Amino acid sequence: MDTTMNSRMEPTVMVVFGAAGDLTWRKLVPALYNLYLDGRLPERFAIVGVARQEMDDAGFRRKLREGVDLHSRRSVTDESTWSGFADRLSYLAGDFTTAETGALLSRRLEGLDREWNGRAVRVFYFAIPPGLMEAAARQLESLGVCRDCSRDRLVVEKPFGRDLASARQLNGLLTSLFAETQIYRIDHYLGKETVQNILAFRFANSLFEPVWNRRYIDHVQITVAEAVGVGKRGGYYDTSGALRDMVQNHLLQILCLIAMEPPVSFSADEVRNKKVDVLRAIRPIRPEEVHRVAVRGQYGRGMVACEGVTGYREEQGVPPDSVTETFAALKLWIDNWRWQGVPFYLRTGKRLRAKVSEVAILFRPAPHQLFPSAAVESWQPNRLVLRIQPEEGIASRIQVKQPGTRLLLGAVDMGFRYHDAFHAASPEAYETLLLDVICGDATLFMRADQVESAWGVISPILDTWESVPPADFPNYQAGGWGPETADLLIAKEGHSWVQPDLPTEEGETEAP
Ligand SMILES: NC(=O)C1=CN([C@@H]2O[C@H](COP(=O)(O)OP(=O)(O)OC[C@H]3O[C@@H](n4cnc5c(N)ncnc54)[C@H](OP(=O)(O)O)[C@@H]3O)[C@@H](O)[C@H]2O)C=CC1
Ligand SMILES: O=C1O[C@H](COP(=O)(O)O)[C@@H](O)[C@H](O)[C@H]1O
Repeated sequence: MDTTMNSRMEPTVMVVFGAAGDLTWRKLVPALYNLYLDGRLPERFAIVGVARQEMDDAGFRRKLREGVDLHSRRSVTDESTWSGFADRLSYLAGDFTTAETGALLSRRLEGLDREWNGRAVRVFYFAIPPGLMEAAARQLESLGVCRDCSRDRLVVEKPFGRDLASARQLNGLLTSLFAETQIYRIDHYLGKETVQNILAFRFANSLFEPVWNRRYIDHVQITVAEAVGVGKRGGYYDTSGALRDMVQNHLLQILCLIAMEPPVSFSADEVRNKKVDVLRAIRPIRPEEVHRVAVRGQYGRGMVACEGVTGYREEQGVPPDSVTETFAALKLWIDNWRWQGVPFYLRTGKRLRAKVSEVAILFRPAPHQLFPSAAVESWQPNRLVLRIQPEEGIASRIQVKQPGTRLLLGAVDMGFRYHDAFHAASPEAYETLLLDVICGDATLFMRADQVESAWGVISPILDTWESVPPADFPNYQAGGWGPETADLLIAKEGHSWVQPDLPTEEGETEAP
């Protein structure tokens, strides 16, 4: 632990709109606390929380301390360290859309500048319900507190719009009020260590890049499975569904990292340009094709981790006849030189067998089979699995000769786990991303055109699903791998899902 604050970093104030909410409590403040423990925050750093709930500074600190105790990867071990952090937290009770709260906030920011003898970097974090983003942006602009393009930033949480039209409208408003370089659209998957490692894996090793194309890769599978249900977020989730909540952002971003061309450098715009190229190359889905390339599901009751759980329609805030999908699987084609003819399968869902996110790259067979057919009875394709969470790591499956006097091939795995290789805990995604905002690095954030292109990919599916309600919901049992139709989707090309290896209690992996 190194709580020496960084004296070379610019003085910074982070204003959190929506500071009494779940995100601030569960993710943002625990992440900032961990940055503090690592000595990664500026020496002069303050957090100003804004929300309508009546609370004083002490109440705000108590609430956030509880959040840190419950959700931080490192707990509070000594009170003086916590106080050193908590002294930087203050609260402003009020509706941020009113002139009164705006004036109080402006005064507080000016006060900090005076105290610190200079204009601080200002980060405005919109941790507010999606419907309030536009009002918050207008208010921020009218206060005139976010006009220095090089020092003032705003962070916009997901969901960024609810379809292409609303995302365009929000982008239009934000870019009319602020410079694009000030806007940080967050997708927390991009802050995950192992998601970032996809780029390191692909572009820092000469071993894999030569085979990373249609000549050697047969197909790609991206799985982001969750064991949890919608919990207390049923009200929000029911207006969203798996396609908007997970595919439009997290899964398509992972796909971009797997499929993008090498950027010239690791600068924000170089990386983002290459990712946008991928989204633009995804073959548009015609409405009449939707049923062939996309599958939806909703969980019914079942067992997860040996416990009985309710179905989606019984969750808090969910209507009993809801037709919102909690599972989505897609088949996408990327129409470019590298990926022509290689299907990309994506699937995500709640209340699946386990929480696990991974990318499986399945390779084509060797061009000439020289072994007798008896030797290759149990042949399996070469594959590479990039495990994002949990037990982050990489495993490749290769064929070897089985020991013995007969020539018989068998598949074995070679791999590494982050934990075994580095013996260090990874930072949470929000730690990485908040530090990047403080430092003004937008590489891991979404640009306007990325967000819109991603909405463009899923729009035909959203439209078709909305116009034709499903007749068979709920169509998968909690605790499985989703509806049978997801297996059929991929079986049409002669493929089957690679079911992730699951950790057992002893830390060994269990066959799926
Ligand atoms: N929670 C999560 O895990 C995740 C959340 N997000 C996104 O983050 C954002 C926030 O989510 P979450 O924290 O869960 O939402 P909550 O509903 O828990 O919190 C919203 C906050 O906004 C405040 N607020 C609402 N209206 C105003 C207003 N006019 N003036 C001042 N404050 C206001 C509320 O406090 P009060 O009523 O006291 O004003 C509350 O503190 C959403 O966009 C969500 O989609 C994204 C990913 C994950
Ligand atoms: O953005 C979201 O992500 C979480 C899953 O994130 P993870 O880091 O736990 O994998 C998901 O539960 C939530 O519905 C969604 O809004």
